[in-house]
Amino acid sequence: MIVERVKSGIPGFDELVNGGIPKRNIVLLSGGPGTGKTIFSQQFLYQGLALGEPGVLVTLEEHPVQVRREMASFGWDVRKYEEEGSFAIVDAFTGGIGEAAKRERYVVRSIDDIGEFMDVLREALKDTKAQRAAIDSVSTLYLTRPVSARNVLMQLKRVLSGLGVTALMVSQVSVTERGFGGPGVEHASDGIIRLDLDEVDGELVRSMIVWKMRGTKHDMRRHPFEITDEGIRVYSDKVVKGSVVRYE
Ligand SMILES: Nc1ncnc2c1ncn2[C@@H]1O[C@H](COP(=O)(O)OP(=O)(O)OP(=O)(O)O)[C@@H](O)[C@H]1O
Repeated sequence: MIVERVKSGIPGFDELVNGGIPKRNIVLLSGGPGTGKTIFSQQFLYQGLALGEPGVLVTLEEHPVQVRREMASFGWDVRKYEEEGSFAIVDAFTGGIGEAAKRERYVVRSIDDIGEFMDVLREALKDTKAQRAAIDSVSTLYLTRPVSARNVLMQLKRVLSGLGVTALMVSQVSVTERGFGGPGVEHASDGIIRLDLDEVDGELVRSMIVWKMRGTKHDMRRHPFEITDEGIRVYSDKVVKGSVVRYE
């Protein structure tokens, strides 16, 4: 059977997943602070827009105004797509408080009300006819109630993959944590991409590994990547072994 795939458009990444993320997969994008999760998910959405695939970004940790500014700093100006209706930001950050929040079209007033969250998300996905989505971060949704993590992820999965959307769930882990965000979400997700930042000889080195990806074979090695003014570039032809980057 031919696997329908979504091309991330992130240079070097699609090679790691045999050409793209299988359609409708809900993928955990996991990593410690500053590892590049937000930039990866924004780039994934913007590349989709450039390919004519609408998208929705749910922001729980940053103001929507800040998100647009940050994306524009990489040359990913989403305003045009918002105006034509193929891109939407769901504001789950401001709680509807403040002047800028009043101008947002999709606002979640309380993230403790998961029913409201799903309703606003569903509306944005339907309005844009989204094919891609990113939730940044899904951890924020269950921070105060870790026991409901799996339930929240399963509800998200039903809404997103029910509408044919391929999605990245940003999952925050602490610097020393080996896992990806807890057993509930790790097993419920269709894929796990782990981003890392390690100090090697006094220098921070970025690397990523695809830990799991349902529906496809995938690369099993750790690869270095860079963040530049153009976003993320993955070096699929280089591997990190121990703490050393090797050229193949
Ligand atoms: N233009 C740029 N060039 C190079 N590196 C950059 C650039 N802009 C941001 N960065 C790097 O990206 C990092 C932030 O990445 P990002 O916000 O995606 O991290 P994150 O994994 O989402 O972190 P957190 O979980 O703390 O929000 C910065 O700490 C910086 O190292």
